[in-house]
This record gives sequence, C-alpha cells and structure tokens, in this order.
Amino acid sequence: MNHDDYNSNLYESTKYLLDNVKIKPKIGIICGTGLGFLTDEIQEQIIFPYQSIPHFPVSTTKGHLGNLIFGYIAGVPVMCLQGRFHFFEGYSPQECVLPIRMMKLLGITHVLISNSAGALNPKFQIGNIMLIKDHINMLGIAGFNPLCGPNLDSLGPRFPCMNEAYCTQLIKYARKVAEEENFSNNICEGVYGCVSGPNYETAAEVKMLRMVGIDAVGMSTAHEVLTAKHCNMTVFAFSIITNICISNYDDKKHPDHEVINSIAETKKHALRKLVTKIVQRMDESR
Ligand SMILES: O=P(O)(O)O[C@@H]1C[C@H](O)[C@@H](CO)O1
Ligand code: HPA
Repeated sequence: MNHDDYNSNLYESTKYLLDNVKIKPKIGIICGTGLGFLTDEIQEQIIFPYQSIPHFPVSTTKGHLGNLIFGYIAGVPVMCLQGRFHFFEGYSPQECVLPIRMMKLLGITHVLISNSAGALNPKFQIGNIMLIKDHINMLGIAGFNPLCGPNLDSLGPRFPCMNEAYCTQLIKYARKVAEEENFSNNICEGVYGCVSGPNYETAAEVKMLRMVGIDAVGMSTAHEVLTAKHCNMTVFAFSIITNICISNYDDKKHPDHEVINSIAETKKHALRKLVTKIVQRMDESR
C-alpha cells in the first residue's frame, strides 16, 4: 500500500470511530494470545468487530477474537484490541501498527501491551509474568520496521529515540502491585525478542537468541512499541511465559499453539488485577 493510501485509511478508520463512539479513551490496551479475557474488566462496553471498521485489518490467529472494545476500567476510559495483527499473517509492519496510530489520533497517551512468549532465560517458568524492560527487534533488524518509508511528520520525528522505551516507573509499580496482591513469585523482568514466526525457533536459533541477551521470544509487540514511542506515548508491556524454548536436540517436547493459548487463563486473577492497577496508575500520572 502506498503512503498516501495508508494515511487516508488511517484517518478514515479513526474518523469512523470518532463518529460512532462517545467515549474518549485515555489508555490503549492490546490483548495478546490467550489474553482476550482482560476485556472482562471493561465496563459499559461498546464493541466493534474488526470487520465493521473501514480499512481495519482482521485477526486470523486463534486466540485473537477480533474486537475493538471501548469502555471503562475502574472508571478510566479505555480502548482495547481483543486480538492483534502479526507480520506472519501477511500484514506489513505498517498494517500491524495501524491501531497504535489510531490510538494516538483518538487522544490516547498510554498503552498497555501484552503477549505470549517462550522463555529463553533458564530461571523463567511457565505461567510467569515477564515485565518487559527492553526489546531486541529481530524483525526490525531484518528491515521490517513500521517506521521505514516516508515519515508521518504529524505523528513523530524521523529518528525517534528508544531509550526508556518501556516506562521504568510503571515496571516498578507493577512489582509493588504484585507484592501487595501476593503474586510476586510469578513476576520476572526481562528483554523481549521479536521474531517474525510463524514457525517456532530451531534449537540453534534458541541458543543464538539467548546469547544476544533475549529472555523471552515472541512474534509481536516490538513494532507496536516502536510506533507508540514514535508518537510519544508511554508504554507498559508484559509477556505471559507460555512455554520453555527448546535448545537441546534430545528434548522431544515441542511448542504448541493450543497449549500456548491456554496458559494466560491459569493466571487470570493476577493478570486482571495487574491490568486494572496499571490502568489506574497510568491515568493518575497523566
Ligand atoms: O500475539 P502474541 O504475540 O501474544 O502471539 C504469540 C505469537 C503467535 O501468535 C502465537 C504463537 O503460538 O503466540
Ligand atoms: O516459543 C515461542 N517462540 C516464538 N513465539 C512464541 N509465542 C509464544 N511462544 C513462543
């Protein structure tokens, strides 16, 4: 898609939402694989199936329900994507981040991004919640970066900085919430690595990704964060650790999307608590 078409699609999709919903969201949320239940926290829901929004992509991944939901979490107006778009589905990086840019145009200042990821750090366990402190964007390094192409000057600078891409204050606060709510033994912190997928990694790739400093690997998030930072939004992100990546040739276990899709549910209580508290905190810090 050329730059002008992309731009006009972005503005038309946003206008459709502005014309059809009265809620003015302050916080944007993206639910990763198996995390659609986070929307249970949203009151007074206005639901737009993705196919009802002009120019909006559709979710093709199991565990991504494909609804854009407006409403309130603890009284704070939010917009939530119940399912995201991945590069492996055939979407360009620019298409994958269209919703982030819409969030900015709708007046959102803070985003909360979630995903499922496989652990490379040997200390991590299935069901851990990894607070993302930084990322290595393998997809971006390979040239698939949503910020490539003509810069959207009205949204942000040509050369955006990525230091403190993930808000350290919110990470600290998430740790405090976990202490207070008794799930700190489920919390870890680390660097997320973004790969294209859709295949899971070979044993040699797992070893390489660990060697460069990645704690957990997945197929999303980094390009969303780049785009959010480009347009000056504050980011908090976490991964639910759904599997242990396999680097041993004798290990006959293998990652399975059905299993991956089911893990977040086992930590539902902690995750819902975390999301509600972070949304409240984001609102207070605006
Ligand atoms: O959308 P996320 O990053 O949570 O999804 C991950 C990547 C794949 O879609 C899937 C792999 O099983 O989970
Ligand atoms: O092991 C994984 N690799 C890549 N993406 C993933 N998403 C969940 N688990 C994984």
